[in-house]
Amino acid sequence: MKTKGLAAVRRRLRWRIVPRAALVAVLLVASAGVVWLSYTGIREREIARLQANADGRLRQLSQLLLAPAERYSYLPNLLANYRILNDALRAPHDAARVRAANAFLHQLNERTGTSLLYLLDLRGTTVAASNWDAADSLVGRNYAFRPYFTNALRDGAGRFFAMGVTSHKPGYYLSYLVKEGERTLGVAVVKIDLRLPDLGGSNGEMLVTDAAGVAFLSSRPDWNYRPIRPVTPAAAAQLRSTRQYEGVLKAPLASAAGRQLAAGAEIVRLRGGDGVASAWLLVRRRIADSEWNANLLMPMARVEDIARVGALTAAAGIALLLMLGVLLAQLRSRVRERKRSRRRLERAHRALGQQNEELRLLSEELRRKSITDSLTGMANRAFFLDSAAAMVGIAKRHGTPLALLLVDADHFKRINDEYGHPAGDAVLQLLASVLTAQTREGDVAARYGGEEFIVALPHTTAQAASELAERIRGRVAAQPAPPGMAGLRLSVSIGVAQYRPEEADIGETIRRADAALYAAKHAGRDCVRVDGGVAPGT
Ligand SMILES: Nc1nc2c(ncn2[C@@H]2O[C@H](COP(=O)(O)OP(=O)(O)OP(=O)(O)O)[C@@H](O)[C@H]2O)c(=O)[nH]1
Repeated sequence: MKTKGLAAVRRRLRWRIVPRAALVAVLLVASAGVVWLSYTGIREREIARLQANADGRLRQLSQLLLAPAERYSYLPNLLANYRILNDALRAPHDAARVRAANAFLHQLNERTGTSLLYLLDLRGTTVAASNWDAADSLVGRNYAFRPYFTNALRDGAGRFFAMGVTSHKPGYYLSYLVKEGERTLGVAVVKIDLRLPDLGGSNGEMLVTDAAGVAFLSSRPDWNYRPIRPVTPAAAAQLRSTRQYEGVLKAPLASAAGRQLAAGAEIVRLRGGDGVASAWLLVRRRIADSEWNANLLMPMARVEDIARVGALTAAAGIALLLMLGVLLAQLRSRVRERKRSRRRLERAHRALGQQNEELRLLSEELRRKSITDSLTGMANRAFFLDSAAAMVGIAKRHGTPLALLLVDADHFKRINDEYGHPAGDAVLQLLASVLTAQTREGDVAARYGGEEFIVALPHTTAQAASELAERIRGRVAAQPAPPGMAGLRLSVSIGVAQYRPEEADIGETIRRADAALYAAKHAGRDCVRVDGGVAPGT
């Protein structure tokens, strides 16, 4: 018993609980996977969208940024061929010539709208400048350390972005070698103010960085002169030697390299003023013909928010699907349970129907037995009396005749004694078959008791009944001796009576039939006697 219970629990564990737990685990893992995939997918898509958008803005920035420099690119060449300027370079100690050159540069600077125009001799010292009369005049100052000077001497021309060592204003420097025939006189320099063009759009910060990665133009003033990442030692040395950001270079925006995404895009962590680091998407684009980069930094917080909302939507969708699944499963199991119950009910119904049928047959059998004589198979006395009572009712109501035959085997005791009780039974069965054969539908023939039979004949007069009685008597008498009873001559005596309307029930009629039977016995047996009270033929 105990082991059976344990086995059942084990089966239940194996077939119900374990697969369900595994299914739940698989669904949970799959759901988490889908949520994670939708989160990363939306994040990647949003980054790609931002990057595409940033690319357009950076292209625009790089076109607009150098436009002023391009506009003034003719100037150094022009200056290099100006006689007044050549004269000043040739004779830097001639005050009149230098004055003329200063005045010329001043006027030209005013007219062209450049920031500064100046001439450097071969040692890099300013001979004449457009701001010669200002407090921070460049005249007399040496700029041999600036790349625009060295590059012009080496290549004939130079370009350079830097903070003004004297003015402390950022600018774009264009330089050109001044020559007279084969003789080099000096270098003409144009400084142009650079400004970050307004491109509109509020998403992100624009930065222009130089070869060392230092931002020199930024949409956020506090990010100016800060490298995005720490500069390399070589770049730092270079910056020092050219005094490019003299006194203004600040700490890097990010303390480490970012996570590279696609070409020109990475995620960097910038530490804000409050010391809290946040992720930014950095998209970079090289500005044509320069070592500069145009950069766009966009906060990742919005991207993360969008991805989170997407992932939450996916999670909600999955939760809804799972709930639907659970509901459907419950519905299915309920439908299955209902079907099972219906089948059980149908089975019970069928069994009940079968039992009912058996009971019906049994009760029919009992009823049949209760009204049948077991030896002869004829109706018994009780059934006869019931039927005869009903016949009396009809005869009374309609005034129709009703006759009775009381049939008794002659010397039956002797048959029993001579041939045995079973032989007597066989004779009784023979008599029953004769009676049944001679009566018609509507008549009731029954074993009245012992060796006595009774027949009720509705719509029949005593006269007609006596004729039937005679026929029965004759048939019995004509029966050959049953097997094993050689020499036996069977006979019956019959008393006939007709019901009288004044009689309360059939009992009276039976008594009269019995009297007629007695008369028949008395007359020598094997004959028919009609109750004297009834005239033959009525
Ligand atoms: N074998 C057999 N005998 C029965 C049955 N019922 C009654 N008897 C016998 O029938 C006999 C009737 O005998 P009696 O009443 O003396 O009548 P009888 O011998 O036929 O004489 P009469 O009627 O005067 O001709 C009795 O011996 C009963 O035992 C039965 O079912 N089977």
